[in-house]
Amino acid sequence: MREAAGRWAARDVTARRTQPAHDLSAMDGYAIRFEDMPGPWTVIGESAAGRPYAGSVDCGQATRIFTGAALPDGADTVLVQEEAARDGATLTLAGEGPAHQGRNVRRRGLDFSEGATLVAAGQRLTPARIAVAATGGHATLPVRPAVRVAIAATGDELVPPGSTDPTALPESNGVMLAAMLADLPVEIIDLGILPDNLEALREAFASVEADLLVTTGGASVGDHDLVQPALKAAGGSVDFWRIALRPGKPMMAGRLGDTVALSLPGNPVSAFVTATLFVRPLIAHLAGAADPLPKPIPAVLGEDLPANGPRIDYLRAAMFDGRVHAAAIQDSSMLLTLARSTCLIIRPPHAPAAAMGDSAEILMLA
Ligand SMILES: Nc1nc2c(c(=O)[nH]1)N[C@H]1C(S)=C(S)[C@@H](COP(=O)(O)OP(=O)(O)OC[C@H]3O[C@@H](n4cnc5c(N)ncnc54)[C@H](O)[C@@H]3O)O[C@H]1N2
Ligand code: MOO
Repeated sequence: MREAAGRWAARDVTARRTQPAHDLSAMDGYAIRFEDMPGPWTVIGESAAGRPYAGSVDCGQATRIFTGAALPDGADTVLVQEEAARDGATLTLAGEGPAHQGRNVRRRGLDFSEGATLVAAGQRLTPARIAVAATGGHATLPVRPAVRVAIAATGDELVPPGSTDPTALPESNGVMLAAMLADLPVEIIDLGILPDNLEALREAFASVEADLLVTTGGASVGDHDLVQPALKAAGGSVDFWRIALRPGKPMMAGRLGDTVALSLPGNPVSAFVTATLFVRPLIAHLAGAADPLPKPIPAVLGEDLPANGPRIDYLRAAMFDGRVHAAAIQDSSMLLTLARSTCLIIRPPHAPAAAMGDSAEILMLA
């Protein structure tokens, strides 16, 4: 169960027991019969959590009881100790007492009954769902295997992080993607930096053993954009290339044997947005999610926005003072702008100009 966090239930998880299994006290006090109100009572024993009272409570009798303890047979109500006075075995009311029968009692089955669906197939195994499954009598949870994701950066200009060489560019998409998938059930296969060379790319792709191959860079139309030709040369095929999305237009999806190939643009912000919209949902789908897509939520615009063109646009923005504020420059190379953003404002294709105070859909960023 400790390895189930963040995965998705592969089957329905049903309760193997009823919770609570008995009527339990919700408070520290005395178990009584409500019809005996307003007392007095004779205290005949004690019921503690894990150590129930063996006998039963008759007319005029009470037991000491503690939170989580089973209500003795015959008792139906708990008088809290703050409203009780005790003198030896004699108990008297020292306050208003319980207002109704069953007060301060958690009835058997209050939370759930045996056979109830605790987690439905395809639901995320959140902390609370893991806990409810444990309470329901489970020690393991059904999940799919981790998704094997091979990640490759492409580009002759790239060097591993750490370099300040003015003739090179630190490779950042690999660490960004790994961080974006850190909360998902993945096994990452790091293919590092691949050169802008058809044969080198073909060879690297042909030997990939993964459920998903994610590349960045080399996705567009330049002479050195070789990911698509290399995928085909390796025996793969293209499902779609270029989409009406900004940033992220040159994204490609294809197949290589049993591996799904997603070729993301090299611009870091384009890679981020396409990973948000395609890579993460696809991994969630492969991991068994019933509902893998990101969930836009409404927000109030902090500034006017111009009309949008034909591509759906995801504007880097920050949420403060209860409103969303788009960054002034929306260039898909600008990582510091992305790093300062807390959400993306979604501008549908051909959206008309929007005014400050209008509502817009956003995606919150983790
Ligand atoms: N004539 C056209 N040119 C371009 C078009 C187009 O439609 N016609 N599309 C533009 C769009 S939109 C994008 S986005 C870019 C992305 O194209 P590529 O996927 O081929 O990306 P690259 O050229 O390889 O790289 C773009 C940019 O990003 C830097 N980069 C690449 N990989 C990394 C990495 N792993 N870490 C950090 N930075 C990276 C790279 O150095 C470039 O500066 O194409 C437009 N061009
Ligand atoms: O769509 Mo590109 O992704 O403009 O940056």
